[in-house]
Amino acid sequence: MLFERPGGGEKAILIHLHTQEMDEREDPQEFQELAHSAGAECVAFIEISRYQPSAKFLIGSGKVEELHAQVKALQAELVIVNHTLTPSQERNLERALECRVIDRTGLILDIFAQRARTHEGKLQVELAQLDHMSTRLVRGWTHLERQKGGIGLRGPGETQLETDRRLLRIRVKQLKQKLEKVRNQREQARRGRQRAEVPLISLVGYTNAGKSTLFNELTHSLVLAADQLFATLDPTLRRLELPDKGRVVFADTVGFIRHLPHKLVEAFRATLEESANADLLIHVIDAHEPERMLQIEQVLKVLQEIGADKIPLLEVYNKIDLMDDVEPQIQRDDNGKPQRVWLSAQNNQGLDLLIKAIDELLSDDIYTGTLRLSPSLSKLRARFFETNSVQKEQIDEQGNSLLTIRISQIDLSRLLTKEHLNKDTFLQEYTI
Ligand SMILES: Nc1nc2c(ncn2[C@@H]2O[C@H](COP(=O)(O)OP(=O)(O)OP(=O)(O)O)[C@@H](O)[C@H]2O)c(=O)[nH]1
Repeated sequence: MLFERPGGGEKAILIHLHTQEMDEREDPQEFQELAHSAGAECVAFIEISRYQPSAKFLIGSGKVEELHAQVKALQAELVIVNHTLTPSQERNLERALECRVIDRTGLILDIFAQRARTHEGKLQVELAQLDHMSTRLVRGWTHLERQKGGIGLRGPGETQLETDRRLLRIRVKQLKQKLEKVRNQREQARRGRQRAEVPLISLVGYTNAGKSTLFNELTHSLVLAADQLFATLDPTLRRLELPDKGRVVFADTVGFIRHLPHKLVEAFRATLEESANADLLIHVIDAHEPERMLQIEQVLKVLQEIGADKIPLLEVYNKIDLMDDVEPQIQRDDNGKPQRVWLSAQNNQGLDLLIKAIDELLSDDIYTGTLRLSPSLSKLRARFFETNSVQKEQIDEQGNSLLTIRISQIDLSRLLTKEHLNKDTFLQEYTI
């Protein structure tokens, strides 16, 4: 889909540095895609090799002079550096090059600012932008350029308050309060969903794997699916009826990316926490991508960090239309459980198989049984009632509650802590 370039395509020179010291963390190819995604018109891509980064400019002063000449010759408005710059490196470069300079964090924040769709996402981005800006306030260009807008200057943070640290602190406080409120509302909505026993299925995956495309196809919703990184920043929820399981909620989440600047991990985390509450994760993988193993690893690492690694997971190998001799199919594990579905979201091939696999996994996942809870476990008893999973209750002569429950395995494991399981005198389990 053609996407209107924000900012009218500022002329940008991209700098990627190779050094002996820094490991080759950032990928030059991905960097160009990110810059393109932000709306930059790349007039030069320069790779510089250096033994170690310079404290003053990151790159050597000789290179800075060459770069200055190029900025003039190409009439570049912006230089984007594919690394994290200290505030003083950024300032020194701006003075020497006589144009704006932003680093990788600034670039990614700009993309986030353009893509945030929900209220919460916008608040998160603004907070991260203000944080990034707070160390970079003393700048000649700030005031003037901000009125024009441009990469690194857009988004909710572009009011006049950047010149005043005191106002900045007040704004940060306000934003944190607003975020808290929005999070509470979301938490309530989540509880409501749990009470109504609607399973949540969360699509996760590396950026550009095709989550939004799959989400659109699955839900016929109008979620943006564009050939750009981060087409989604906020989890977006849609309802869908599955043939067997009935009503479920699908969540599309933000794409993961390698080496996300540290400051942004927090902003990301909140949007991803939704995934930690899912009953099933669909891990969308670009089957045609040579680096897919690295991408899978990265996604699994993030899932572990947000405590979502125990949730049942179904892999979707997407984009099989780009591969030879691969047919839509379900791959199963030794127990016959669906493990991986090969499909093409774009060509709508194999979606029926995915729906079948989801249906199977969700239906398989129900625990039915009777638990005996001693009176000291009244809190746990109340939680079962809250989640609407109690089918019958009897009280025995000792005052224990005999609860017949029907609940998903994942919710059951969430409710039962290690302590409950260890004290088997408090809890006995009878399978019906
Ligand atoms: N050939 C092919 N392209 C696909 C398929 N599914 C998605 N794409 C393309 O892949 C690109 C990325 O798709 P998105 O759905 O935006 O990916 P995403 O995972 O949501 O991306 P982020 O929002 O960055 O996380 C788009 O250009 C899609 O058209 C597919 O099955 N086959």
